[in-house]
Amino acid sequence: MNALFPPMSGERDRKTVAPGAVHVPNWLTLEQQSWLADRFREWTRGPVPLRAAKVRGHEMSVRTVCLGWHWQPYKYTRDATDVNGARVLPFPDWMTRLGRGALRATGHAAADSYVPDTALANYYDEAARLGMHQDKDEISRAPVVSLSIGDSCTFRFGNTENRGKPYTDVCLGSGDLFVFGGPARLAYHGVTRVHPGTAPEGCGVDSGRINITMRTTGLEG
Ligand SMILES: O=C(O)CCC(=O)C(=O)O
Ligand SMILES: [Fe+2]
Repeated sequence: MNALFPPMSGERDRKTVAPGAVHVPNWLTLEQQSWLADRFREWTRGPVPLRAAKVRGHEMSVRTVCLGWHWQPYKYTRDATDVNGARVLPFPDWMTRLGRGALRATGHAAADSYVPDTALANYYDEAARLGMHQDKDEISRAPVVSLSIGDSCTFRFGNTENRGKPYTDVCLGSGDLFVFGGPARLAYHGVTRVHPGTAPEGCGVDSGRINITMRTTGLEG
């Protein structure tokens, strides 16, 4: 790339990992990252605390706090009935705007009519992993928008058939955007490892990794 003509904002190197799945490195500025990290810490103060969801009796190593709708394995509820029964915080308007911007940046259609209504905010310490899974507890098949802050990780993005190959390993760094929709919406994906000590100065996270995914549940009420 010619150093005189770096990419202008909005056209930074974006990479299509699979049809419908796009990675945009450094989409968020450091200031935006640290602001989001502050919001994340606010959300963890309640009314529903950060918790490790239990899947078939086993606690996940990733800990999650939700907005809009509370995700528990296989369903969404308004109240965190598997934690303390409290209603989750509302889904903020600024996050809808952020989600629409993310769809525009990744060339997804109908960005301006995107209406995400839940966000899962995950925290990974250096030992946390997330097994290969599909995001399919939503009725809607609108795209999933994912934002990462803090330590980088190896994100494995696979196929829609099974947990195995073919898949692509992507390094998701602080500030990166990843969107999957359309033919990639039900692709299996997971986090195989977090890379300690890689969070950039000023991102608002000293150690570990925050990941925020927004989705449209398709639920009413
Ligand atoms: O942490 C990530 O990058 C992915 C999170 C994820 O797949 C999920 O929350 O369903
Ligand atoms: Fe997921």
